[in-house]
Amino acid sequence: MVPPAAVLTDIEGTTTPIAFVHRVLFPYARARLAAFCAAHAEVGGVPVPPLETLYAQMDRDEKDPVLKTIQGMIWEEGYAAGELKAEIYADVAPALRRWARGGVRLYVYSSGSVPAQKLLFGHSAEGDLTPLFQAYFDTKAGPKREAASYGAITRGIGIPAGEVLFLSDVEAELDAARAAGLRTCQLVRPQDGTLASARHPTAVDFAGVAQQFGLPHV
Ligand SMILES: CSCCC(=O)C(=O)COP(=O)(O)O
Ligand SMILES: [Mg+2]
Repeated sequence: MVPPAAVLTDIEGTTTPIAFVHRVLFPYARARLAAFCAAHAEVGGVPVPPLETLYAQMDRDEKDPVLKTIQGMIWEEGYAAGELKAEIYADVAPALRRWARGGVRLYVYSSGSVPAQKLLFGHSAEGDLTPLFQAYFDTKAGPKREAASYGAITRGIGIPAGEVLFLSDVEAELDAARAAGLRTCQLVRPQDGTLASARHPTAVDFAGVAQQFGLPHV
């Protein structure tokens, strides 16, 4: 099997425990949301929605771009103050380093804003992982469950879709990526209680991904 030239990875449930996002990051932002709204009338030129709207979006885990921008700005203060430290699964950094050394190009695609993605990978217990990635994509590329988003990303990075391996825990995202011609692998992390897809190859960690797809591994 020809190994993929590039890996595009999701964050929550793939590189990072779902519990860290839902029990640490989201509550951290929620607790500081009222103060943020009192201090900011707009973010990036867009008016900040009413507080109740933002709370309701958080309750529904809506991937709204303004909400994601606000969360990222609040987390930035948390990382800077040393109150937040990003949790990344132990198998992820060694695999990413090996893949990057082997010439595999690495990309991130998450609903979290690009600045929030860079903060997360920049503040891991394994150190700053951001130099490993060539580029980051958020919902500005489109929703993660739509094939067109993956087409936009592969055109943007200039690598044929069939040479890009997309990693995610969410079957609907993998379906969309495959519809756009990408190769797919589902991360079925026991800690996250992910249900295995019958439609996609699965792996319990990044070492398993490497073995299945011929990526550099020990
Ligand atoms: C950048 S870390 C926070 C992730 C986040 O806000 C989120 O909604 C999770 O999205 P993902 O696409 O990584 O599942
Ligand atoms: Mg995910």
